[in-house]
Amino acid sequence: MEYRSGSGLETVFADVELERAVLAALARDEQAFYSYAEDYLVPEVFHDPGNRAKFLELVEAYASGRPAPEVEGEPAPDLAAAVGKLCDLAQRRRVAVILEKFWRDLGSGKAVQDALAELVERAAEAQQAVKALAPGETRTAAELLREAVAVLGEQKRQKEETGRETPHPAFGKGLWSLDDLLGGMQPAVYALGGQPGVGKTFFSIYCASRYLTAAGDTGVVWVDVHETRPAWKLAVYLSCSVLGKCPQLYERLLADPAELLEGLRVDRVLERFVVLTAERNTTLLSVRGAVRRLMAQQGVKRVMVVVDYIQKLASYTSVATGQDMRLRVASAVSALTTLVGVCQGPVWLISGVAKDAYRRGAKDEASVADFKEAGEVEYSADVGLQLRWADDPRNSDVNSAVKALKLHVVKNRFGATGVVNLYSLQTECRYLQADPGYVSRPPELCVRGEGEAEGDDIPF
Ligand SMILES: Nc1ncnc2c1ncn2[C@@H]1O[C@H](COP(=O)(O)OP(=O)(O)OP(=O)(O)O)[C@@H](O)[C@H]1O
Repeated sequence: MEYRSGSGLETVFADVELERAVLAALARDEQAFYSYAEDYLVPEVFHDPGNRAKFLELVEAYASGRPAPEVEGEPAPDLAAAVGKLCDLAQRRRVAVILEKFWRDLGSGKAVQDALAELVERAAEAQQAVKALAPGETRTAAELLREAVAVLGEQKRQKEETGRETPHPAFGKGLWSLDDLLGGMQPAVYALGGQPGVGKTFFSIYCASRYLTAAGDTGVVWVDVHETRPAWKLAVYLSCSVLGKCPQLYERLLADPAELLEGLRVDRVLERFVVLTAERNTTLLSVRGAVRRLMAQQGVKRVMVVVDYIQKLASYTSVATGQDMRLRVASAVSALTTLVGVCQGPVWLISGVAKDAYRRGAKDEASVADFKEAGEVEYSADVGLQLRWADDPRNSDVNSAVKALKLHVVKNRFGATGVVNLYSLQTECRYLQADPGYVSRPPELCVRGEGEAEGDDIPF
């Protein structure tokens, strides 16, 4: 992105003479040109337009085998140091321009939150740009190994300090096999598929509530694409999941909704969960912006992004990908994949499955190929999960609060695949791996048998 500056603050961070001296050195020594220009000198490093044009002339001349153009002046005696200094100045200019814009936004009366959110967004872009301007962007395996040891050492320290089995927020004691198989909810792309009504949304809400309660530095951005469900229902489900209450009691007006406010007192959990209601013009940038705002406003360090659900979001995406749904899903998934680096947490994509997958019935194996329109889901996801109904009499019992499911881990870049038994306990809005036995729905929600209903005619 090109930034324009009003006051010229960025010119403080320029050294036109040094630029000239570097150009003079490059014009006299073709070898030096290839050592520096090819790897890390980009036109942006030269602030002066004349110098920038001269640099481009040099590039063209050397590329076409013509003699280098004349550059007047003394060549820089220590070319490596001079190139390093120019790269450093270019980085400073980039940052100065962003701060200048922030100043102007504050002065022009723009809302502080908006100005701050934009600053955070631009600063992150600048971080990328600054990296690209850094000399020596390629890194050796030795450097990478040192980085790996530092990152893993920090994770080990966290693990020992918290006494937990994984440095990432865990699915928890009730879902221990998922932690064993997946190593907690790590920064990665997860795809969760299943037939309509099997509980994809509720299971995701439960995992999001685990993510929020497992650590204090976590947040959730829920990208909601449901056109009929009001966003506040998600807050009801989340609150019920945190408190272990039955959401249907509140939805059916059979319990006092004010009780749900108790959820607000649980460690600010509900403050760290934001809902982005997707509209036709919602793009990846909107999602990224929501992640960065949540990080800036609530001071959270890692964010789980949930997309409910990917095929619908893809149907909203730009017409540039045409009408082909597979292409749209592919482009939405690959864009969302890049979010992992920004949110430092799981990107959790709820996905429909091909009809054939659930026509096959409970006893059949689930497969990674079951995701609907899913070439890209299959390849891009680090973890593929399929939620299927189990063969259990409680599933057809309308008064049972327990539904038996099987969660098939059909793809796993972090370890083995397998099947985990899962019991949805609707009285507590929770999911468990251990069978809770028979639990009846609350009496107010039970479906009455024939003859039990009284007073069919309601007098008005
Ligand atoms: N753990 C739970 N606690 C309470 N209710 C639950 C739970 N799991 C499922 N339900 C109930 O089952 C219904 C279907 O679940 P959910 O909406 O999560 O399914 P889904 O797979 O996301 O469906 P769709 O694909 O149609 O969106 C919910 O409306 C809710 O009433």
